Amino acid sequence: MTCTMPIIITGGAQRLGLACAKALLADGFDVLVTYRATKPSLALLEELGARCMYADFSSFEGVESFIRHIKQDYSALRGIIHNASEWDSEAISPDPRQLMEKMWQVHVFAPYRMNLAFEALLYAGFECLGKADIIHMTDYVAEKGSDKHIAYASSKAGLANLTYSFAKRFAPKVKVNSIAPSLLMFHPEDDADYREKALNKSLLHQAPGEKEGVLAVQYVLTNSYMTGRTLSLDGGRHLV
Ligand SMILES: NC(=O)C1=CN([C@@H]2O[C@H](COP(=O)(O)OP(=O)(O)OC[C@H]3O[C@@H](n4cnc5c(N)ncnc54)[C@H](OP(=O)(O)O)[C@@H]3O)[C@@H](O)[C@H]2O)C=CC1
Ligand SMILES: Nc1nc2c(c(=O)[nH]1)N=C([C@H](O)[C@@H](O)CO)CN2
Repeated sequence: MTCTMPIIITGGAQRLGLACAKALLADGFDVLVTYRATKPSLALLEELGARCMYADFSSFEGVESFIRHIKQDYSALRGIIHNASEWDSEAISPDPRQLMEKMWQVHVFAPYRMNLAFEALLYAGFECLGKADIIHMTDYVAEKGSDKHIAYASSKAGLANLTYSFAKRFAPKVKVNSIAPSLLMFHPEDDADYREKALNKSLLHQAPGEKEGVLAVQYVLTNSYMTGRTLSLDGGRHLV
C-alpha cells in the first residue's frame, strides 16, 4: 500500500488525457494514468513522476481488474477523470448491438462501476486533502445528439446523467462534474473540407487544442462550489 493519493486519468497516454496528466503533474498532483496501447508518451509520463497502469475497460473483467489493482495499492484518491473514450460511428461499425454495447461499456458502465467502487477511497482523499473530484469528459452532442455518432452520443448522455446522481450521492465530500467539449482538435487524417465544415459549426470557428480542455479540468479541480454541473467548451456551437 502506497501513501500517495493520486488523481486517476483514464486513457491518459494521448491527446487530451496526456495534456491533462502533464499539466496536473506540473501543478503538483500525484497522477495515475491508465493506458491500453503502449505508447512512447508513457516513458515521458513516468519520467515526470506519473504512474502508468494498464487498464482495458472494454470488458466487465477489465474494469474489475483495474479496481482490484487500485484498491490493493491505494487507501485514498484525490479524484478520477473519466476521459477514456472511443468515437465510433455507425458508418464504421455495422453491427448495432456491438457498437451500442461498446459505447455504453466504456462511457457509462466503466465510470459507473469505478465511481461506486472508489467511494471510500475518494472520501478518504477528502478527509486528508479537503478535496475530492470526479470529472466526466462528455461531449456537446450529449445534449444535441449526432446523426453520424448515434450510439456514441447516447452513451455520452448516459455519462452526463451519472454526474447528477453521483453529485447527490457523494455530496458534500466529492464534487462530481462534467466537461462537455465540442471540437477540440482534429485528427491528422481529417481533410480540408471536413476541417472547414467542423470549424463552421461553432461561433468561434476554432479547434483550440488540448489546452482549453486542460484549463477546464484545472478550473473544476480548483473550484470549491461547483458540483453536479457541466462546463461547456464548445465555442458557442449551441447558438449557430
Ligand atoms: N478531441 C475532441 O475534439 C473531443 C473530445 N471529447 C472527449 O474528450 C475526451 C478526450 O478526447 P481525445 O483526447 O480526443 O480522446 P482520444 O480518442 O484521442 O483518446 C481516448 C483514450 O481513451 C483510451 N481508451 C479508449 N477506449 C478504451 C477502453 N475500452 N479501455 C481503456 N482505455 C480506452 C484510448 O486508449 P487506446 O488508444 O490505448 O485505446 C485513448 O488513450 C474523450 O472523452 C472525448 O470523447 C469530446 C468532444 C470533442
Ligand atoms: N474519444 C474521442 N471522442 C471524440 C473525438 C475523438 O477524437 N476521440 N473527436 C471528436 C471530434 O473532435 C468532434 O467533436 C469534431 O469533429 C468528438 N469526440
